[in-house]
Amino acid sequence: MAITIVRTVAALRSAVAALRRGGGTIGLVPTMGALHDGHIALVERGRREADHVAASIFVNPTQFAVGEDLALYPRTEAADLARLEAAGTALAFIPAPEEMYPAGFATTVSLAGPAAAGLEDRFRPTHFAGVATVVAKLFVQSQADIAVFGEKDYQQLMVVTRMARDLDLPIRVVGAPTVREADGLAMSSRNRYLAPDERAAAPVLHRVLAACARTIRGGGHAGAALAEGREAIERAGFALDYLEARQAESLAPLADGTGGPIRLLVAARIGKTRLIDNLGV
Ligand SMILES: Nc1ncnc2c1ncn2[C@@H]1O[C@H](COP(=O)(O)OP(=O)(O)OP(=O)(O)O)[C@@H](O)[C@H]1O
Ligand SMILES: CC(C)(CO)[C@@H](O)C(=O)[O-]
Ligand code: BAL
Repeated sequence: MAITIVRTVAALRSAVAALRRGGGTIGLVPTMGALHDGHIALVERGRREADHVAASIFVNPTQFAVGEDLALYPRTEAADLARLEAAGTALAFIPAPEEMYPAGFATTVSLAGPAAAGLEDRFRPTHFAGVATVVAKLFVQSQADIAVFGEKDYQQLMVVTRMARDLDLPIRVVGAPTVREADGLAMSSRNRYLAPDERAAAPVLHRVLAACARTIRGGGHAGAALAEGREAIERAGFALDYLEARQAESLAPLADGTGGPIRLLVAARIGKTRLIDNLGV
């Protein structure tokens, strides 16, 4: 079926109501566009979890700090719509910034807890308030039953899950596994910024995560594995923001916790590009 494109909250609401009249549940896939196979995997997951999928494309200005890549962020609407339609997306919501943030807009949703875990928030201190605010709006606007987010942005997934629970939003947040290139690099819209030599260096992030996970799983010393991993990432030409092992659900440092599953998280910069990745142990 042809995809329906809506650009206002009112049009989104009536399109969702029409889908519901036909019966069935709605799955939301929030994106910033420049879609790749990782996003399409979220749509496919949404189709398995709900009867209809609505995807949003919105490069949300409030989650970018001054000096970040808001203006540069790739915008590829026609290609995105073709991919969404081919994947069976029922509805694309593509609001203008003024639709999401009309004059006088004054409310922010911000979190303590995972948002204050000392990972992304340390390097992008205003980022998660922008994400939580826009995602809360998208949840309320779409009235979806479920929403699918990628594990690639693992701290974001934890923040959004917490936010929905804390605000009693009637939506189930689903996390989907990271889709990777053949050499292990996590797919990301920002990979297109990489120069050829940077692209060749980039799989080191996943290689290091996998090596650290193997060591920790085998009972080896996490601190030593991470120290070695940090050196390997820097030797490959990256400036490291962090490589950390955290408790998978709370994102608390391991020393403060009671054990349980571990998640390894990394963020590093090469040239003009900042990449993030993570892996469960
Ligand atoms: N490789 C991937 N595998 C699975 N999900 C992904 C992947 N990349 C992004 N996503 C998910 O897609 C959703 C939209 O993300 P976004 O549009 O920011 O894409 P992105 O490629 O991560 O872009 P960016 O480079 O800005 O991080 C998020 O839930 C994100 O976690
Ligand atoms: C969830 C999101 C669409 C909110 O703007 C964004 O942070 C993203 O693309 O991951
Ligand atoms: N994928 C998270 C969106 C951002 O980096 O702003």
